[in-house]
Amino acid sequence: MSKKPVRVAVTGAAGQIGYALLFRIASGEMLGKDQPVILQLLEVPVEGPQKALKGVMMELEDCAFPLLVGMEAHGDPMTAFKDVDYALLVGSRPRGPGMERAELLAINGAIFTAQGKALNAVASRNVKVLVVGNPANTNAFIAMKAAPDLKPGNFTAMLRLDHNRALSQIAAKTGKAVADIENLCVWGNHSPTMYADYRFATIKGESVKAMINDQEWNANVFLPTVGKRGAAIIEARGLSSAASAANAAIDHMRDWALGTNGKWVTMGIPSQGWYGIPKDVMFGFPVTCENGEYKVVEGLEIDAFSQGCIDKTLKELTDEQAGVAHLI
Ligand SMILES: NC(=O)C1=CN([C@@H]2O[C@H](COP(=O)(O)OP(=O)(O)OC[C@H]3O[C@@H](n4cnc5c(N)ncnc54)[C@H](O)[C@@H]3O)[C@@H](O)[C@H]2O)C=CC1
Ligand SMILES: O=C([O-])CC(=O)C(=O)O
Repeated sequence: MSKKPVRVAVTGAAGQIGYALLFRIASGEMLGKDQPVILQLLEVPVEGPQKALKGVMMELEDCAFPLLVGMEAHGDPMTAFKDVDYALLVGSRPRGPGMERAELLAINGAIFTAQGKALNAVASRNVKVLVVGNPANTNAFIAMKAAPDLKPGNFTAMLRLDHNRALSQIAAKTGKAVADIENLCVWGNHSPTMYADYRFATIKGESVKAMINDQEWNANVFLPTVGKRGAAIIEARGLSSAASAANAAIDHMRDWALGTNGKWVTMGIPSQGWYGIPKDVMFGFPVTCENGEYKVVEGLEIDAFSQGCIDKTLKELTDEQAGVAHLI
């Protein structure tokens, strides 16, 4: 018997990430090749973006995806989020050359108050929310706080792009396959302060740290490369990363919904005090997923270098949080 369709909201659906994301959701790459989906697409209620959204929907139609059993265009989150099981909050301004992500807070923060309230009012009580729009952690924090009737743990921020970037850098450094790298994680904020941590990583059972054995490379090459990759892409493309961001969103939601088989991934989630991170701070942690739930990998040793990195990214996040206190 075929599965009951699930409702998936995507905001910013006519934007560049939206264009790289929707076709993959509709083809079953996010929720499985046996899971029918209804897309509930939100764009600003302005003629240009709404017209562009119609064009994207025409293309989705033209793909004749068997799993795409419904599709709606919206200009209001109160209708877009009605009964949704999954919400991918992408819609917001991207940064341009020379901007820091934190500069987006003033522009984008308010979007997430309104969308958190709408999710609170009309979404499924089990909705799984992924915030992609930057600054993703703090926007997810704002949305979570605006939705007091939903479980805080169902609001997440995207750190998966940083995680995937770190995997590729390690594969290149060691000359090994991405697929063989286990137990990597990224702590903290989706920003240059994030701390990609390969101390526990293994490749076919061998320690990656021992294989690389180069703390100078870790501190001065690896971490800045991963942390500043977004800016490097903006510099090269003139536009912020889109296909890789959409790919990371698919990975994040797929793993949350369908499980990781014990494999570690990184998710930005509201802390429950793990590793000394204050409650509710939306922080990147190593997790495994099973039965639609994530579970933090606990008990990892934090050495002095790692603690310094974690403290720095935490400080940035608590400063950002303080900066949006008026929106909470
Ligand atoms: N967390 C992450 O790893 C990453 C996050 N991003 C962020 O994702 C966001 C979107 O990036 P792009 O798709 O490249 O931008 P874009 O400008 O191409 O598209 C954004 C779309 O969102 C729409 N939008 C704006 N406000 C909205 C609202 N209140 N409701 C619904 N739609 C709204 C715009 O009309 C536009 O069509 C940016 O904030 C960007 O910085 C980008 C890459 C990675
Ligand atoms: O850097 C940006 O503004 C876009 C982004 O979040 C990324 O590529 O990591």
